[in-house]
Amino acid sequence: MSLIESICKNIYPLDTRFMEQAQARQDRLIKPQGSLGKLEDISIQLAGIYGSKYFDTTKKIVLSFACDHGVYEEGVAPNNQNITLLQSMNFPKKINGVGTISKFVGSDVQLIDVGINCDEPIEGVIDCKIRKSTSNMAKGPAMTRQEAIRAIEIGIEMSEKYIQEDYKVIGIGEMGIANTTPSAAIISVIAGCDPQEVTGMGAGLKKELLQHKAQVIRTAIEINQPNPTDGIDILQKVGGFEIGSMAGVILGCSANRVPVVLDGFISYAAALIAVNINPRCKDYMIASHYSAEPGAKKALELLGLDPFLKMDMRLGEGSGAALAFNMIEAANYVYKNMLTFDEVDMGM
Ligand SMILES: Cc1cc2ncn([C@H]3O[C@H](COP(=O)(O)O)[C@@H](O)[C@H]3O)c2cc1C
Ligand SMILES: O=C(O)c1cccnc1
Repeated sequence: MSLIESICKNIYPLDTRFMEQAQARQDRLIKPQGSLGKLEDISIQLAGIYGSKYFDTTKKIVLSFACDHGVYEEGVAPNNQNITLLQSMNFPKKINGVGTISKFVGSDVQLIDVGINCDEPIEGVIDCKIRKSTSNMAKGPAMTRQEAIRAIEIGIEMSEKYIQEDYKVIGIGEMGIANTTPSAAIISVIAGCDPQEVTGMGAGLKKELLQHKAQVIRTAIEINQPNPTDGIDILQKVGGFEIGSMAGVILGCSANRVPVVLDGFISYAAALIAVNINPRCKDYMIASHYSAEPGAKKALELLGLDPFLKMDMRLGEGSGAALAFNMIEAANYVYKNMLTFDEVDMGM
């Protein structure tokens, strides 16, 4: 049995007994029932994921995956491709967006190279390079099926490595110039909509070039004909290595009953691939923020997720996931420490 198959066999529904217990506790806390809104929902989801009434959410990490994209040569991204490498070197120093937010919230960040255009390993970055850059999806498949499977396996392996190190909450992130293009392609294929509907400016593409970006995605889909019901096929034909690995982390976390926190647009595409492979993993996802990319709406609708932060962020790297760690910890802290009507005489 393959790693993906065996992981999928271990993804079970949430534990409703503990969710009921958490709900009952929430209903006894000294507040009007339901008044803590999504803070309540998160605590109940966590109880179902961990399968216990109380849990610890302090040890957290963002796993980010970096690689380059062959489709860059079509002029779909406004920045130089070597920003993937240069910004990857900044991750271990925690001087970038996800790094500073992680410092603020007290989380770790680990970058994993799954296909950066460079020959030397990068200090502080785990080397799992599949190959330097995907192929240009506008001319043929972005990768082979074997590479797509490997990308997902790397994500599963990384999630399990950090879960063994006792991390209790895992966020996903990425770094890869041009990766909003394969992300939009994946969303378009799964939604069955025209790429135009889900194509945005990414890291600052000029408005005049949006039509071109959508046309490149349209061509890639026409040439490759990805099967909308086969997540691995979609990933292979119009995806990216980092997107596959992020999907792998989602599957790995789900099988190990650990919450996985989504980030922005690219993570939604990864989530759609993961759900396509095993729909049960949706229960283990926590959507952090609502990406400012226009395709975010469609992707979130498909996922049936409603992020609790709306910050107009469109950075990626795992920055929104890191920011949301604070909210998840707050949800847990309040759930655990607030007193109940049995403990305080409120005359009610
Ligand atoms: C300096 C810099 C830092 C970044 N950090 C994340 N991204 C984000 O932008 C890229 C996707 O946008 P597009 O598809 O338009 O290239 C990804 O690397 C994503 O992580 C960055 C982009 C830049 C330029
Ligand atoms: O939503 C995101 O995470 C995003 C959007 C644009 C570019 N990079 C990331």
